[in-house]
Amino acid sequence: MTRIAVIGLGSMGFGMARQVLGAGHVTHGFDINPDAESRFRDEGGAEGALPEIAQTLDIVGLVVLNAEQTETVLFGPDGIVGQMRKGAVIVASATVAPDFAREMARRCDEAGVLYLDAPVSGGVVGASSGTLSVMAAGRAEAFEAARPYLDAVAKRVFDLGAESGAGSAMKAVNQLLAGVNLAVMTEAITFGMTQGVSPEKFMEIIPQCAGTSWMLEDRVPQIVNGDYTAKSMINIWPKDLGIVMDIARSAGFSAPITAATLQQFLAAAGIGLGHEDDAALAKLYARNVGLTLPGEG
Ligand SMILES: NC(=O)C1=CN([C@@H]2O[C@H](COP(=O)(O)OP(=O)(O)OC[C@H]3O[C@@H](n4cnc5c(N)ncnc54)[C@H](O)[C@@H]3O)[C@@H](O)[C@H]2O)C=CC1
Ligand SMILES: O=C(O)C(=O)[C@@H](O)CO
Repeated sequence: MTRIAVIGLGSMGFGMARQVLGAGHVTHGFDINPDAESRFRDEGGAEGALPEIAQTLDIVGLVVLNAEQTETVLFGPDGIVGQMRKGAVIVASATVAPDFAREMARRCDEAGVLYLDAPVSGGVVGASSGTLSVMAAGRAEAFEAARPYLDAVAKRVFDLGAESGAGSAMKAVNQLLAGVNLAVMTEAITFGMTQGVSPEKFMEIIPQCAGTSWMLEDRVPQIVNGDYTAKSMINIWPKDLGIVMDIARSAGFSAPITAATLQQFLAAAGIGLGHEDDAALAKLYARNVGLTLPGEG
């Protein structure tokens, strides 16, 4: 039986951990938020504190928010890498810069622990149904060791080669598209309101037309229902589009549409929307022109 820990039981990690548990593996769930940990144990998650069980683990799935949290979990004062057995694998799924992924892989390698650079796409719906797309890169042994976990969380695993960083580069390409599509959806839905097109009509008609996108269809219901409980926070986007802009700059690549999108997310975070669902970007547009969105006022 494979012994797996999922670290980071937030919007994505909780659903992924449930899928791993549902696939029949001994599954531990860890988070700095004790409520998330006890919720997972209530669902059948295995008992045991991390330092005591680290040596028993075959796979650690890492679904924290960013590079800083990833590094803390792996190499911080209680870093897990130093406690794992040789040949066990880290599957690192936070969206991070390619250089950072390469560096984590190198340090894991030095410690004799395998590392898979494995960012994910498919949103909370994909995480909670085991249908994520994983953009993975790492040594063949890392893919092989990670297989039971990948089978549980993903519908598709794309093998981007032996060198970590290639998965994160692919994810940056996806985030450019996802961020721009999301922002332009909020621009279009609020523009429509100024022309007498209700959010309900937008949701009914645009998904059947050429202007649709996965992000549009996934996020429009939040606006129509006026429910901005975070499944993917506004605050994720300055991070992700910041990664895109940083690596574009170092490639001498001009990305004007991404740059404008990043400014919109920064402005939304600046007016206090950072912890709301990213569909709340519509509120920025609405406030600028005095529109009332569903569920407001
Ligand atoms: N939310 C989404 O739709 C998607 C998110 N992503 C990416 O996946 C990653 C996770 O995203 P979310 O789940 O939305 O973020 P989140 O903020 O909801 O979850 C992160 C979790 O990690 C926990 N955490 C932080 N530091 C920790 C530590 N030292 N030890 C244990 N737990 C710790 C937090 O308490 C939190 O529960 C991010 O990199 C994000 O960019 C990728 C695809 C979709
Ligand atoms: O699923 C993805 O890909 C995403 O990054 C979004 O859902 C935003 O976090």
